[in-house]
Amino acid sequence: MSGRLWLVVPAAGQGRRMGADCPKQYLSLAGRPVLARTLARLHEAFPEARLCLCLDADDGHFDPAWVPFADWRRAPGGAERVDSVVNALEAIAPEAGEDDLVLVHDVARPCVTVGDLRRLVAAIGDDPVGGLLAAPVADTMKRDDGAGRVRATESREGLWHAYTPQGFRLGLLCRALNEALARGVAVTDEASAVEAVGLSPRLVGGRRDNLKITHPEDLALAELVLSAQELAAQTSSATHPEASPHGTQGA
Ligand SMILES: Nc1ccn([C@@H]2O[C@H](COP(=O)(O)OP(=O)(O)OP(=O)(O)O)[C@@H](O)[C@H]2O)c(=O)n1
Ligand SMILES: C[C@](O)(CO)[C@H](O)COP(=O)(O)O
Repeated sequence: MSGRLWLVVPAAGQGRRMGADCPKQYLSLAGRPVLARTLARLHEAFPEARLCLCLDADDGHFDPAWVPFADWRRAPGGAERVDSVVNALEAIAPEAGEDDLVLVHDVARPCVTVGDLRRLVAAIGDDPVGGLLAAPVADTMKRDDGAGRVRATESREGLWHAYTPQGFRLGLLCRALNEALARGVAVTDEASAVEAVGLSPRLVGGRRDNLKITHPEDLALAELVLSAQELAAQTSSATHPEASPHGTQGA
């Protein structure tokens, strides 16, 4: 992989769907804030990466002690997630090169594994477009009629859940975001902006436990996921002593 690796972590959301008394990235997850856990996973995978953390200008919860990276900076959050990401890219642009790889990862996804993170970079590191962690849809998909009833069953053939990180070269990502936003494209993730300029990001199969903490029940689910991942890592290191606790494939 040519160029440097940058991590952009949008963490300026308010967590409205969570309905907690603080933004969800500051809720306790197995004894540590969600934000601290997410940054710890990213640091375990990429300790030398440079981090840009998008934080709400009025964020009264953030503690720099939760950032394990030596080289990090913050950028102001924007009205929407995409605006926070644009602010982060503007913040790193003076120090970064057009060819540097930028991984954008939701702070609300603390269960992403080191194995998936490293496989994503291995898969897209030399890809001319870039790509994202994703998983094929396994449930039947229904479209509603607007009144709480089924209007149609949609084919799930070729449908994927888009996760994060999503990784693209800085120059391409900046151009795609600027063009997509100028055209009024609904940019819900970085890949949608890249698609809007006619390119096809690579889908990199990832673990389905890379959940985004969004609704109240997701916090307990994330705790269970982390426990299961820890148990699997301990079992793996017991049977394969050379395996590191979290660096093993898929864990
Ligand atoms: N203006 C925003 C909105 C969201 N995010 C971040 O983007 C990620 C995904 O967004 P989402 O899950 O929607 O988080 P919230 O916007 O906080 O949730 P809600 O929509 O329920 O308020 C989160 O890590 C969130 O912190 C951000 O940095 N800036
Ligand atoms: C970026 C993302 O996590 C990919 O699935 C998702 O689009 C974020 O959506 P949200 O409504 O901003 O949480």
